[in-house]
Amino acid sequence: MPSPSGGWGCGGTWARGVDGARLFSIHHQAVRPNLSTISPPKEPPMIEVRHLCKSFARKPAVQDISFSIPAGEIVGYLGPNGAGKSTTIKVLTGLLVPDSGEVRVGGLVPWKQRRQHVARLGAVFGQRTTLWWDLPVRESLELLRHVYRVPAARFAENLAGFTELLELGPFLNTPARALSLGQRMRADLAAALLHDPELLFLDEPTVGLDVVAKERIREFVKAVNAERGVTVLLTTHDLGDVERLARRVMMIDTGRLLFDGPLAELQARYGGERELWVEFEKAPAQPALPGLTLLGQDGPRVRYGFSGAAAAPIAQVTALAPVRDLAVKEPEVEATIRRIYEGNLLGSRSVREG
Ligand SMILES: Nc1ncnc2c1ncn2[C@@H]1O[C@H](COP(=O)(O)OP(=O)(O)OP(=O)(O)O)[C@@H](O)[C@H]1O
Repeated sequence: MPSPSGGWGCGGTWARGVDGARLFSIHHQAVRPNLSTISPPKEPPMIEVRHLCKSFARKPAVQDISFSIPAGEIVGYLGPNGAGKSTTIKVLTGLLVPDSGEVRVGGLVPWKQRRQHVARLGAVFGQRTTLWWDLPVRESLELLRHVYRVPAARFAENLAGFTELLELGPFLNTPARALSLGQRMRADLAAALLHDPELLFLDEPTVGLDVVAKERIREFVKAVNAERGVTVLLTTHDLGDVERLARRVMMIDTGRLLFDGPLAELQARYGGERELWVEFEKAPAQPALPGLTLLGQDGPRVRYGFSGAAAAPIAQVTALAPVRDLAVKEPEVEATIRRIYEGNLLGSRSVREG
């Protein structure tokens, strides 16, 4: 039964769910379709979670979480250490049984229809490998082909495609234990996708990699999503991953979903000011300008903070003194997330965007 706020609860305590109000209204919609305007049935979401609760030794790890992810989306799942991300993923993969709530992934209940479910998902955990340590990568992939019963022709096709995209060729005959972290991650990605899963869980897929290796992994994930329509749930502390891959983010803390919406919205709301970096021909004696925050000055170089469009601040600085160069710097996602965590900006309110 819903609480007055539209939420449900965990273990008998009422809590406000992020989707509570929406679910409540869905339950009470009039069921008399107008046949002249009826549209074809919508595809069911790839992931549907309602009022998920899970505790360990009575300590809640996930509290009344609800969200829905359509097929083909890439969603970043963020939160500080111990927030409840892994617990959610473990429920979604069928490794954990929740205390209460409803979960459907591709129409299946993960922990009840585990065999069918596992056949349709892939997972890469940055800290672990699915490859056999002492076997050459190619043999690990062959073994996985048998585990997942991938037809030989499809396996050959996928292996050729991934070898090209991920440049696996130079180390296909190398045992996993002798691979660099970046090579291992690429091999693990291939392993996770050989059986054509519809859904991919990525947990810290670029942890410990250099910028070039990170970029290669991100490009690959983008391609797999765009070309194969694979839905991706990405857990990461690397906000570069999120910026490059996900337009939508869900943010969780102390087991509660605090934000679910476009990354751009999170930035606009909590990202702080944009910056205008100006290099004047000569150091201005009075650099302060109305409506702009003077962030710092180093001789002719002055940094201003501003909100909204850049045109007016640019006009202001160019009217102040001759300008040699200028640049607009957007607030970094990294800084935004830090502000949110440190300042507890989302509080315990649940926020749901578009
Ligand atoms: N098997 C377990 N037994 C007891 N407590 C657990 C267990 N798994 C998780 N927890 C607790 O549940 C809470 C959520 O943990 P979870 O691992 O889901 O967080 P997380 O967001 O994935 O963190 P991290 O970013 O550090 O991986 C934490 O307080 C954690 O200590």
